[in-house]
Amino acid sequence: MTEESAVKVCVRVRPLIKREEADNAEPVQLYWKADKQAIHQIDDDGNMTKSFSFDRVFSAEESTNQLYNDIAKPLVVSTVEGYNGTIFAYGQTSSGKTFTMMGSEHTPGVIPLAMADVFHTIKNCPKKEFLLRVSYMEIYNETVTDLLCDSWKRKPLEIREGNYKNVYVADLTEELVTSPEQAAGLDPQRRK
Ligand SMILES: Nc1ncnc2c1ncn2[C@@H]1O[C@H](COP(=O)(O)OP(=O)(O)OP(=O)(O)O)[C@@H](O)[C@H]1O
Repeated sequence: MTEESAVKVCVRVRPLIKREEADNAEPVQLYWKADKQAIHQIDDDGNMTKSFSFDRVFSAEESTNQLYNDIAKPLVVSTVEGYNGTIFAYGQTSSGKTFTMMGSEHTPGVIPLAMADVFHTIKNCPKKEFLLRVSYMEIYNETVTDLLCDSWKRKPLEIREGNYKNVYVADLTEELVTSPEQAAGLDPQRRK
């Protein structure tokens, strides 16, 4: 029996954005090709020279909703059952982290979709009691900053280890939330 890994690594390919299309008026020669589980390096003659495998590769045509349903929703559902879970986006500047995680009003990202699902799941479990707290922090140049704190009060926060080997950010604001709208209202981008 094969055991599923606790960590999944997925890649999302994004389309060229306007700025890049303008930079490349000539047709672009692609040196890579993707399928659902790998990105292949291609040489000048079109031969595959190297392949990099992932749990899933999302093409530029696949929506944030598809991505959410495939990889994030199962994790969100299991957190409501009491398991710990983390979803994070990693990539160079302009690669699409904010687009994927926060999204926009018309194409919500993984975070608002997850919030909606958490509240929906809670509504369907009337016999259990839940307590939801939201924090937003930024890690930039190895400094942790509390994004729910007024900017004039912000100071670098410390990462500490608790008595039970749990790691936490000391003094990070945690806001209690009771509705998806209230949680969405805490989004630091909206509060700017
Ligand atoms: N899958 C996608 N489909 C269409 N447009 C996208 C996609 N992903 C990103 N974009 C667009 O690409 C641009 C850069 O994306 P985004 O701001 O999310 O990058 P980022 O990784 O958060 O960058 P930074 O680290 O600089 O904040 C934005 O204009 C965004 O709308």
